[in-house]
Amino acid sequence: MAITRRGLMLVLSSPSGAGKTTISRRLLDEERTLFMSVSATTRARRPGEVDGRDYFFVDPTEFNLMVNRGELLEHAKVFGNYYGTPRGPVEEALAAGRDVLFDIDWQGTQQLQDSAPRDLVSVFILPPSTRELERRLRARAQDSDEVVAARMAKAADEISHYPEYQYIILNDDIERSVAAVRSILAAERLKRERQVGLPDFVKGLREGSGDD
Ligand SMILES: Nc1nc2c(ncn2[C@@H]2O[C@H](COP(=O)(O)OP(=O)(O)O)[C@@H](O)[C@H]2O)c(=O)[nH]1
Ligand SMILES: Nc1ncnc2c1ncn2[C@@H]1O[C@H](COP(=O)(O)OP(=O)(O)O)[C@@H](O)[C@H]1O
Repeated sequence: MAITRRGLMLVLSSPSGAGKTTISRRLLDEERTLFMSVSATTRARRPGEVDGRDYFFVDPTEFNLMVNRGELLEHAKVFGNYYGTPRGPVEEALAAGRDVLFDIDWQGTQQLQDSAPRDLVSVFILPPSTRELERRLRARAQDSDEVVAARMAKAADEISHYPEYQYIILNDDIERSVAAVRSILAAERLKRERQVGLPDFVKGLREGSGDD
C-alpha cells in the first residue's frame, strides 16, 4: 500500500505592494506541483489582463448565481468589487495531490480557515516599512497618485489582520522571502495528516509485508 499526499492550500495575503505577486510568480516557476487558483471577479478587466488567466471576469448577476449555486469556496467584497474562488478546480487539485496557491484577502482566508482548516497554510507578507511600501507601489508605475494614496490608506487595515495567519514573512529581500515560502511548503507537505494511506502502510511495515 503506497502513501500518497493530499494537496494543500497555500494562501499569500499582504497589503497591496508588499510583494505577493512577485513571490507567487517565482514559486509558480519553480514548483512543479503548485497551481494558481484563478478567482472570479466583478471588477473591470485592466489592460493586459486575460480572462481565464488573471481572473474570470463576470458581471454581478453571474457572480450572484455562482454564490447561490454554491460554486465558490469563499467570496468577499474588496475595494467595492466582488471576488470569489471557484470550488471545482481547487477540490480536484487537492484530491490529486497538487498544491494550490491563492492570492486572496483576509476575509477569504478566514472563510477557508473555517471550512478547510486542515488543508490551509496561510502566510502574511509584511513590507519592511511604510516608506518602502509606498516606494514599491510607485515603482510598479501601474497606478495613479490617487490609487496609490487609496492603497496606502487601506494598508494599515490589511496589516491589522496579520494575527489570523500561521506564518509571517517580512519581505525585505526577495530571494530570502521566496526561500522562506519554499521552506514552509517543504515542511507542510510532510505533515502526517496530509499523508493518505499511512496507517495501512505502517500496518504493513509492522507485519513485515512492506516490501510488495
Ligand atoms: N476573498 C478574496 N479576495 C480576493 C480574491 N481574488 C483577489 N482577491 C483580493 O482582492 C484584492 C484586490 O485584487 P486586485 O483587484 O487584483 O488588485 P491588486 O491585487 O491590488 O492589484 C487583493 O487583496 C486580492 O488578494 C478572491 O477570490 N477572494
Ligand atoms: N523584496 C523586494 N524588494 C524590492 N522590491 C520588491 C520586493 N518585492 C517586490 N518588490 C517590488 O514591489 C512592487 C510591488 O510588488 P507586487 O509583487 O506587485 O506586490 P503585491 O502583489 O503585493 O501588490 C513591484 O514593483 C515589485 O517588483
